[in-house]
Amino acid sequence: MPQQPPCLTLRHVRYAVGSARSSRGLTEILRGVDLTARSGEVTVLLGPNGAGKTTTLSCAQGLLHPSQGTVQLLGQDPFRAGADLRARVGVMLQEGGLPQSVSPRALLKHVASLHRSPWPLSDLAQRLDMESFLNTSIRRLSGGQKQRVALAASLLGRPEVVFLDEPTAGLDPQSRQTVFELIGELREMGMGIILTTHLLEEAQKLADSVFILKDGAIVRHGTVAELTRTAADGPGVSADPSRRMVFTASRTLTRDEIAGAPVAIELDGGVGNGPGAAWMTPGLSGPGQLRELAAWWEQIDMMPVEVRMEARTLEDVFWEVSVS
Ligand SMILES: Nc1ncnc2c1ncn2[C@@H]1O[C@H](COP(=O)(O)OP(=O)(O)OP(=O)(O)O)[C@@H](O)[C@H]1O
Repeated sequence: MPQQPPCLTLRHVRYAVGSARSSRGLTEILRGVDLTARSGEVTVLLGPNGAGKTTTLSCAQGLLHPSQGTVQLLGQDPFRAGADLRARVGVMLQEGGLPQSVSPRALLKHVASLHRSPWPLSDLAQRLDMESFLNTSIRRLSGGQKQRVALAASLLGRPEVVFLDEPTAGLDPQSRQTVFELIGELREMGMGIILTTHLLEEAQKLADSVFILKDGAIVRHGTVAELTRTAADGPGVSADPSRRMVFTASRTLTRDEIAGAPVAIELDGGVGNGPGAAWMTPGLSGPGQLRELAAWWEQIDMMPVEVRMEARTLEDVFWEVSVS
């Protein structure tokens, strides 16, 4: 499939606050961010708290001017561009940014009036399951309802690019699914979608491309498949890092038994060594190792309660990056 054209590029973007002359000096928040997002794709920006995600998005949207580097949003410098570019870009405000005393209907009608060919409000309201609270004042809505109003407002103008900051934060599983489906449709329509989230499972499901930010720099990027594969560089990972096996022990394993395992095993998750503890192999070099593990269970006379194969997830990669 031919690659979609970029809708956003950041090249070596640095952003610093303070002054070299002040006693506190300059604080570099972004230290050379490179990022490309494409039309018709979902680009996910991940990173621990304070990594610089909001600052990156603010530079991308033209709210902040980078100290160094360049930003191109739909081919223009968003910091200098005028109203014509703004009309082609949607930004989802956090719920605090919504006017509290008006109803979603009044707000969305107003937003629609600012655009030449807005998305019909009734259609968007139906897709986001908002009809029951369209006339209630925003102040009275639940967090999840406000979240959907903010999402609708960002999409009403049928933008070519939309920035979604934690679009499913605070949503129940059903509403989250509705938002996932809508994001899928937006992608099909050719919109460029740039989103931040702390929900790694969500990122894994939605992302065409992932950028992981840490301390103001992109430390990993690629498709989910590429990221989970290239995580082979990580610590404690053997020949096939994309696969691991998890087994639930029926009893406590002794120190000698653990040391005698044919493949290195580690406790998986919060449960300590004991009956019902999940153990995992950080990596497997091939199916022969499964046979060796089965022989070891026979030797130590322990029948696992459950055995399963797991693919590496984005969450694994994220944790590796966060602790390195
Ligand atoms: N104007 C500013 N002056 C000083 N420090 C700032 C300023 N803006 C941001 N920072 C700092 O820069 C770092 C990155 O902030 P940013 O809000 O971009 O992170 P984030 O990845 O969005 O975090 P979170 O996930 O918590 O929202 C933080 O340590 C923040 O305190």
